[in-house]
Amino acid sequence: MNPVKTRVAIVGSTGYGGVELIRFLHQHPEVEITSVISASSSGKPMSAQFPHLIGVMDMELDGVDAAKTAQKADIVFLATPSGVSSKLVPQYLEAGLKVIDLSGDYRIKDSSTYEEWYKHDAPDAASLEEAVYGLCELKGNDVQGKRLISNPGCYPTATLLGLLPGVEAGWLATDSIIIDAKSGVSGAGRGTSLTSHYAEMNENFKAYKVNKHQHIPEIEQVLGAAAGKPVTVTFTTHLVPMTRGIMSTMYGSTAGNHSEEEWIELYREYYRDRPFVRIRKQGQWPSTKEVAGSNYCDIGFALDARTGRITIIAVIDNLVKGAAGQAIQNMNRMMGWAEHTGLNMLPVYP
Ligand SMILES: NC(=O)C1=CN([C@@H]2O[C@H](COP(=O)(O)OP(=O)(O)OC[C@H]3O[C@@H](n4cnc5c(N)ncnc54)[C@H](OP(=O)(O)O)[C@@H]3O)[C@@H](O)[C@H]2O)C=CC1
Ligand SMILES: CC(=O)N[C@@H](CCC(=O)OP(=O)(O)O)C(=O)O
Repeated sequence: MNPVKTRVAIVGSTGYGGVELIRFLHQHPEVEITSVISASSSGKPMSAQFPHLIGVMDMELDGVDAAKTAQKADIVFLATPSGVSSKLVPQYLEAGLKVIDLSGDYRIKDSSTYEEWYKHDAPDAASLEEAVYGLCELKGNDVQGKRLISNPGCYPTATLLGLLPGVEAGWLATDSIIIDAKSGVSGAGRGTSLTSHYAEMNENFKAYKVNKHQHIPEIEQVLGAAAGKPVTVTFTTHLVPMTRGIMSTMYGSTAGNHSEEEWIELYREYYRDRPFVRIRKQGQWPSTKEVAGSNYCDIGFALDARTGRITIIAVIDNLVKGAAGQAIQNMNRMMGWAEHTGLNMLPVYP
């Protein structure tokens, strides 16, 4: 272990992504949290808003000031909304910090596509070009030594981990992929809205942003690069009355005549030596509780010989592998530390 710890700061530490970063970074052997930052509550102790942190994280919230943060920290995580991150990133880079951004701002490489789906201005061209898309298990993804990492979206993480090996191998036809994705309510953040209102959400199950979700271009961008040609997908998101978890159920026509055992072997090989992707045995499909609180993505399969289609089911915890956990995995890889450092938390079960 490094006797001198790397200093980290978190902007948006009062949100769900930020407070999940604190849960993991607090026990990470290589780092020390030196600043928790809030635009709306600076000067107040962190534990005033989060009683579960009393005695653990009583430090006062700092304001948003890149020059001051640079005196206290080496790396800054931005757990801020899209549109906010793109304003902050250039300031933190300019101040000399390494930046890991959890928002969608730097994921889409084409600015006009970003503006079409996110409905606000794209980030400045220089930082957009510098940003590396941090889906950790993507082949050839090298973030070591980089200054700016764009952490993937929660739905794209589960979906891409479920589709990439099949698409890259050419075993999955890319013209008819359907993704049916479900998320727990923490995916919408800590802010209150009618959508997350208890009476609207409890004992309810609803689709939203059908064909309009901002994660569609992110998924298509990565799949298109893997396939070597443009890929379009049908993507439907649903809100489930649970706190954490994403299940992405994907359907595609198969190309070639591979058995279910061969599909499982293809995925095992693709993710060999990757600590956080677990491929289920034949006939075993993962559930969200089996990864809750952990950085795992679990994937199961069902091949239907009758229809020639495969069903691929991937689950993650949206706040961990879908946000804070993957951001820390990216920090580990950026810094040249073992990628599982500080992330060996078991799922919370039951
Ligand atoms: N929740 C999830 O499962 C996932 C979230 N993400 C992304 O991570 C980011 C954070 O999400 P999440 O934690 O859920 O959202 P929350 O709404 O829970 O938190 C967002 C935080 O951003 C801070 N913030 C808002 N405006 C500003 C501003 N102008 N300057 C500085 N800080 C600001 C707020 O803190 P304060 O008012 O104290 O400054 C707030 O605590 C988002 O971009 C989201 O899309 C990505 C993957 C999964
Ligand atoms: C349940 C829920 O509302 N989820 C959010 C996920 C948002 C998110 O994580 O946003 P980015 O990944 O784009 O930053 C949504 O569907 O918009």
